[in-house]
Amino acid sequence: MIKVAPSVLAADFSILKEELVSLEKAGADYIHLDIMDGNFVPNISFGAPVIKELRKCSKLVFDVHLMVEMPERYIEDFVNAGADIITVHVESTKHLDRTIELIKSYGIKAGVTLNPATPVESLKYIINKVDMVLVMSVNPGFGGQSFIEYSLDKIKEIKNMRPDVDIEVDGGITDITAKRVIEAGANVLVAGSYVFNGDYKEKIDSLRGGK
Ligand SMILES: O=C(CO)[C@H](O)[C@H](O)COP(=O)(O)O
Ligand SMILES: [Fe+2]
Repeated sequence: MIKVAPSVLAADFSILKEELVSLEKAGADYIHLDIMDGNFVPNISFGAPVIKELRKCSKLVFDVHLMVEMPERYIEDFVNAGADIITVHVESTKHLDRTIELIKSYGIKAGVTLNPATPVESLKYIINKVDMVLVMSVNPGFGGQSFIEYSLDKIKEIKNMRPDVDIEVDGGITDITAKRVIEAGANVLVAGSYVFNGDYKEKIDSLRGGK
């Protein structure tokens, strides 16, 4: 089953609650929430208080992608705000195992993610502890960038390493790249600019292959 996770980074921030309701009606599975600290990535987005407000109006799975230095400092805040999945970058913490254990201790799902140039080998000892691996197919920090081709090799390597782990892909996903990442082994698709530029239902359906 392919899951679609629209990234609200491309939504109209002045009507975020309405956007979530529309996405739920259009068949989204998750809502992908990009948290940027202006340090780990060269951009600032929003924080836990925004998620807490959105939680009041949506039953969708809240998929929180932390692009922040030392994410262990904020896990509790995002759990309290209503996160269902929290994903941290291997490059963002000296204590990845401890951070993954911390996320799991709250009874929610833990994900781990890699910047494009970070090799899959860095997952060797952590992959059996996580629920999801997020493959960044653009350099994190901004929406609307082009898909990096070698991400396909990384997806295949992760699939070989642990066939049952959820593999999410984030960055430059369109109907065309979606088909390719699914063939490579991905089952969760993040899409920002593609979904928000047009009819949400048509766009979400097209990511699943037009069904
Ligand atoms: O994590 C992200 C950027 O760092 C976003 O989730 C991603 O870029 C989505 O945007 P688009 O689908 O437009 O590429
Ligand atoms: Fe993201």
